[in-house]
Amino acid sequence: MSSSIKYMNEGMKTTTKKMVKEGEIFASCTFASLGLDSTLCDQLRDKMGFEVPTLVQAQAIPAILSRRHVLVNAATGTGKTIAYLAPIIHHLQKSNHRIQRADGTFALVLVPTRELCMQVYESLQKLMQRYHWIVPGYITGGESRSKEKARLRKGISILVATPGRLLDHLKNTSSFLYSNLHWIVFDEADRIFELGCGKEVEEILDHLGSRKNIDNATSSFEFPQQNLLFSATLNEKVNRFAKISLENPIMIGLDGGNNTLEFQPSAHGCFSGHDINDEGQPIGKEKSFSISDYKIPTQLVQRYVQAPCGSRLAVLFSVLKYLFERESFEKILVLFSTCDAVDFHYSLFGEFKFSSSESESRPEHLFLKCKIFRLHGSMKPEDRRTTFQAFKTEKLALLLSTDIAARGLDFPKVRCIIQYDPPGEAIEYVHRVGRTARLGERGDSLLFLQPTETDYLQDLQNHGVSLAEYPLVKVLDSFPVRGRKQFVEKFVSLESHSWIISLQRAVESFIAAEPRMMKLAQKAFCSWVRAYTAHRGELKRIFVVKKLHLGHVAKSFALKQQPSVVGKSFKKQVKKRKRDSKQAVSSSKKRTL
Ligand SMILES: Nc1ncnc2c1ncn2[C@@H]1O[C@H](COP(=O)(O)OP(=O)(O)OP(=O)(O)O)[C@@H](O)[C@H]1O
Repeated sequence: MSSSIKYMNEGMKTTTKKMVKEGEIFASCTFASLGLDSTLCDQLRDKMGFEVPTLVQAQAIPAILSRRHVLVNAATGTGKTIAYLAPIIHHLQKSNHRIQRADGTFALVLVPTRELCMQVYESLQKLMQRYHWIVPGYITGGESRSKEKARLRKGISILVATPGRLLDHLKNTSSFLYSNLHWIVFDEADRIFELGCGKEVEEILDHLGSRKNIDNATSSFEFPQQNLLFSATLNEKVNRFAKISLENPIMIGLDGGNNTLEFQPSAHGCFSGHDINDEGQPIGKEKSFSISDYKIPTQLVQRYVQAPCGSRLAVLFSVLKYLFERESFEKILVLFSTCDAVDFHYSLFGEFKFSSSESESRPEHLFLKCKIFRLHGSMKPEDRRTTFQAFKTEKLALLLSTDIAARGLDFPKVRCIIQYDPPGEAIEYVHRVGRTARLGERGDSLLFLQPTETDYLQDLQNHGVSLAEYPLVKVLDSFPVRGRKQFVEKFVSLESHSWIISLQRAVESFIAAEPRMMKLAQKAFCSWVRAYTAHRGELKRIFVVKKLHLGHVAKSFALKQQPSVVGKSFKKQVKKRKRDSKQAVSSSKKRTL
């Protein structure tokens, strides 16, 4: 590693909770030494509390200031947002012709979710307080179109947007002026290029005319438009986009398979990155960049727990109680595969009372005593916004969420991420666990797997990610059970552990006595089974629908019996799958004959 990046070890604000060597996160240079305007540096220090740049900022800021296309691949929570916002603001504030609202939009930041949109917008607001003539704005689809139209008509200099609503305005809002557009940032680039978003992005780019070789002659700036791609994970779609849309780009954090960056000195002394040629290949380096190894914060403690389907719920309950009460974790995020599962667990955790002690025949206290929040895509935008803000500021809280919270969101002090349902794609694992252990802080992650799903660990291992087993028995043994002496039980199996049995019985009785809860549980059960059948590609081999025992799945929603309606639709799906795979085999045989 070159000496151009020296690691920060003094004069920097540290907390005792920082778990990494400081040099792994912060660079030794200052924001000013990267070439940023001094007022902007003051804002970074005074409004955001940032004394020195992170490593990725020290690499990306000069690269963006140098007016080249840039692709950045850096671990979650390393400060990528400021890495692109700061140089854009720098350019805009020092433009010869002082920009005005009537000039329309100069920079566009595309993000995959509303929450991330608001988060980036908030950072922008803080950074731009001293530049009143540069106007930040957002469009996310959470508000009425007419309000968004009005804001666009007045002019937004830096616009943060989700792809769907942006496309809508590009098609339908004639007053939206973007002929001066100079920067397009793709935050969480791989997510943006996926599935539906990918199609929308293509259309957006067609509207903006931003592909390579498009003439930028009308722009107020004398240098060509810059495309900036950022993510903690990359995929083939980003690779392809990079090839067609990034001219002579600088790539940061792409290292051909091992996770060591090569640093190259620059005029500012803190710059590094690989140049790549038109085929998307690093010049003089590896033939193509590797997207196989995941970048995970080094201080993150990653573990898995093996829980049989029928005991999953009791295990989750127990682990949460243990982490909050015995380990004094302050904030925990639990991720589920469906909105219905979030709703069910939210109601259950918020209402379930239980006591295992002899003295309390009728439990008076909630089993989980922390504040509980939920977040998913079927909630009203207003409720999503309130939850997002509330969980940010709360000290002791549990957030139950779908993958909507998995990408980009920066909740301070989240100590543990529990993936109760494994992620759809292994790549999403990286983003999910990345909601903790941010910027060098401590963090734990716990992945729930059923005994039939443990091949998933190998899948992660193939990307350089290893998980240790969570000491579950120790946790379970720490709870008192009526008629059992503490700590003396000989462990046979999880299902026959007396604490699990008594807790499971209590939850099942609670659900059976509450028709409203029963409905939620049944709904959640149905959605969960549907989501399980929807695993794609390689994951179908690991999450095998046929291996599911529906009676045990029902128990995981505290249902004593499996809802019959699902049985039918589920069986239909299994039959259809069998039919489809038979057809696929016979047609492939035909082709080879
Ligand atoms: N130079 C800095 N000094 C101190 N804190 C910083 C600095 N830069 C960013 N941060 C803080 O670090 C946290 C993580 O930043 P950010 O959300 O930009 O990370 P990220 O790399 O985009 O993460 P993800 O990949 O999850 O989206 C935020 O709370 C941000 O305010």
